[in-house]
Amino acid sequence: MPADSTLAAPPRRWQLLVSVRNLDEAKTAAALGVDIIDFKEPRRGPLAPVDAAVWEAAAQALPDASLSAALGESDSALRLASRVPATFRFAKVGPSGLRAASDLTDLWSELPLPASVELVPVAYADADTAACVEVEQVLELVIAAGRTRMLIDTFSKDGRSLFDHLTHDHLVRLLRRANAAGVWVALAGSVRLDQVAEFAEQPVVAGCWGVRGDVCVPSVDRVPSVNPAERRAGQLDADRVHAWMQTLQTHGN
Ligand SMILES: O=C[C@H](O)COP(=O)(O)O
Repeated sequence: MPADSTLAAPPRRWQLLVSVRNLDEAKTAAALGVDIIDFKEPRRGPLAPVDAAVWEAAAQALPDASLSAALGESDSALRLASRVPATFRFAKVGPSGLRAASDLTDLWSELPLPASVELVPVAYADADTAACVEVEQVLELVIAAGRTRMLIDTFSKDGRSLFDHLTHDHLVRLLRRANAAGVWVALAGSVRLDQVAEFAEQPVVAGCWGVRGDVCVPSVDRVPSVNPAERRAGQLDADRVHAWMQTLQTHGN
């Protein structure tokens, strides 16, 4: 249970979560003022964890940053949760393979996270592919459990984005329900900056946007790709992060 529910109060602007693979990328994100720096290894899956040694190094090097750890799905999350440094603010866990609501809520309550680290349950917009509970139901379970945060992502990183799985109307309904219940929702899933700007016209507030692919450049062929799902295994690009921050400042008020 979150110790401080005031943390979930609606922010004045949309926050930005950037997923990073290593300490160098984390330092770049911190220097740019990214709100939440999330460690994950995009080459191993949608929410795959980095080595615990990277968490430790980040906790030492970036004591003032809001740090987050992707724990993967149920198996890896149960194995790794106790190793998340107590100074991390968040840990994300995926629901894949869990079709029963009780299996998902059991997972959340069984994770041996340090008491100071807030769990951010993940819902997959492509729940069928992930063989798991649908987004609406995850939100209702979050509310019923008295939790105050969740992240909506995509399980498949195949070129399709969040918006290929959920319409604007669908997302607006979800966010209204979340806002009314005091739940902070982060939206992610191969999202591009132009899609964020377009969604910003909707009369609803998301707590945060989460991104990896669209703030990266390919590390091998150096040929720019418009597909964030292909770029997510590349390197973090400071100019792309800066562009996201500027857009969120413009649209998030
Ligand atoms: O938590 C958010 C994810 O890291 C987003 O990653 P993505 O933009 O590559 O789908």
